[in-house]
Amino acid sequence: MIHRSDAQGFGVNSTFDVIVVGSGIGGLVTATQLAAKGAKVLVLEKYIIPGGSAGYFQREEYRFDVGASMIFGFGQKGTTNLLTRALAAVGVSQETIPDPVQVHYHLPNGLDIKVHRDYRRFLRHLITYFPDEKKGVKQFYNRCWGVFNCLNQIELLSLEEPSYLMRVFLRNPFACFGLLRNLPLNAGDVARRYIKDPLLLKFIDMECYCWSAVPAQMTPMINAGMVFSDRHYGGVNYPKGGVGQIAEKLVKGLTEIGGQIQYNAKVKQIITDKGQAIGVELANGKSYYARRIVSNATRWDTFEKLLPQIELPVTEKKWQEAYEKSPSFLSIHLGVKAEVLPPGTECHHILLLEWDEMRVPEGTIFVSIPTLLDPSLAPNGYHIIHSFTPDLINHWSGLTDAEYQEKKEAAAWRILARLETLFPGLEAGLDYMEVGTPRSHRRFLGRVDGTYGPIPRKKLPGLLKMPFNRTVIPGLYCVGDSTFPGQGLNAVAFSGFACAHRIAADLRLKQV
Ligand SMILES: NC(=O)c1ccc[n+]([C@@H]2O[C@H](COP(=O)([O-])OP(=O)(O)OC[C@H]3O[C@@H](n4cnc5c(N)ncnc54)[C@H](O)[C@@H]3O)[C@@H](O)[C@H]2O)c1
Ligand SMILES: CC(C)=CCC/C(C)=C/C=C/C(C)=C/C=C/C(C)=C/C=C/C=C(C)/C=C/C=C(C)/C=C/C=C(\C)CCC=C(C)C
Repeated sequence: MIHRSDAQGFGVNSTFDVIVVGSGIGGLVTATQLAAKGAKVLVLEKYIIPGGSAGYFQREEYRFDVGASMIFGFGQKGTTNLLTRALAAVGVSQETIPDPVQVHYHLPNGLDIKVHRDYRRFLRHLITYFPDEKKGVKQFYNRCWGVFNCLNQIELLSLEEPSYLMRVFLRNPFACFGLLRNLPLNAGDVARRYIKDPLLLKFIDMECYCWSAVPAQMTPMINAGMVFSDRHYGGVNYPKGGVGQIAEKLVKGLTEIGGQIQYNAKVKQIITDKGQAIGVELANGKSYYARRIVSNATRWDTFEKLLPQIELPVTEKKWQEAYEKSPSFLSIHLGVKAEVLPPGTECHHILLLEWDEMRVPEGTIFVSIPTLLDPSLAPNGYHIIHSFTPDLINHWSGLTDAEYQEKKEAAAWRILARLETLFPGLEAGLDYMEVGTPRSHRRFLGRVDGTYGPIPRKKLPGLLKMPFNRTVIPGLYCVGDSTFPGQGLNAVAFSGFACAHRIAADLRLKQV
């Protein structure tokens, strides 16, 4: 059943306007935005619940977030509060709990720094470590505010849609110039204009690395501007009931306005006809057709696995020359007695012993303790600790089951020993432990090698090389962290808004 003949050339007689492969936040924002614009949408998710990296899992009385619990995008003002906006677009909302400190760093050279929600308090605290760099610190972080203020006053939609670009430029020419100026820049180069102290520059590397997976000189300035300012503006806010609530609420909103979602629906192949994407075939043999197909799988999975009939397009080869897969993570999810956490413990921590180990497996240790904000995720008297560290799939390949289990156990105890320095008595207070490896991330999230997402192979001009949502295959779009502007829930939500906007224009939907 193949039909092609609408204004744009694709399947008018298809059952759906749009099929979205994957229900990560990128996929769900695309789906809800399109459904809100009147499109007939089907989301196909291979797992049993929505959310992808922003999903959850329940063990005994603990509800664990799959990924980190540091959520941006829930502010109440401006235009960059994209999670709040995405939910509101389909008539739902999410209660959140403000996090007073974005992250507590425990770094080499005795740097024990808290990033307070209050901007001035954070700067004062940082400057006590670097009094000679007072001016440079202010100049750098104020420069980040410059980027954020430009973004936070414009409508955030598809940069592939000329009439939007024209509109936004006419309404906010200064903001557009500000963004254009920063698009090719990296945070580390900007920091070096204002800051000379090598230790402070290492700190800024860690400020970037802990969310971008690369040091500052490889982190786009636009993204740094977003993260380093929004944490003090909209703030970091934890969704009550767990991170999984965001996806659950988006699905509720989607289905209430007529969109559909199927779980256990693994897409095996994107069906093409004369080079155009026209539908999908599931692993169970069923096929569905639509006028447009959106892939929320990574670009590597989309082009190398879901399109076996098509040779890797030149544009994708070029993208792969510019970007590589970031490592995956080794995650340990713990249930611990409450007394293990000293009074005043913050929700998020970064631990590092040696600067040159920042990027190596078991170098940087990330910690989230969401029950400090929402105690309902654990039984009374207990907390959840989720700790993770970068790791590579090939460290976990070619093992027998017994070797795999043994290696997991050994790695978990090494991380516990590191955590014990922060939380003395942790091992004695353990109630539950579950260990996930890069293999778990690959299996449950359907992400090649369990990767956290694309990172530049070498220094690139900021965000300029990151692709938008359209692909060279007519009818096929990508959304999520392998599209502009990259990793992060608020970032993939932007990608979803942009993708839906571009498709709505292509399908000539009324409410573009
Ligand atoms: N700030 C935080 O603490 C935090 C927490 C969690 C996640 N995140 C961010 O979320 C981002 C990921 O979001 P995303 O939208 O790009 O994607 P995602 O990887 O989260 O979701 C992709 C979804 O597609 C599904 N899928 C993959 N292949 C499929 C197939 N063939 N058929 C059907 N379904 C398939 C997966 O099961 C998954 O649900 C990451 O960049 C991460 O930074 C951030
Ligand atoms: C008119 C003309 C011509 C032109 C103009 C231009 C323009 C308009 C431009 C525009 C642009 C734009 C719109 C852009 C946008 C952007 C965005 C939205 C961005 C965003 C971003 C975000 C981000 C990056 C975020 C991120 C976050 C993250 C990643 C997080 C993570 C976290 C974690 C991992 C955690 C960890 C830690 C611990 C645990 C401790």
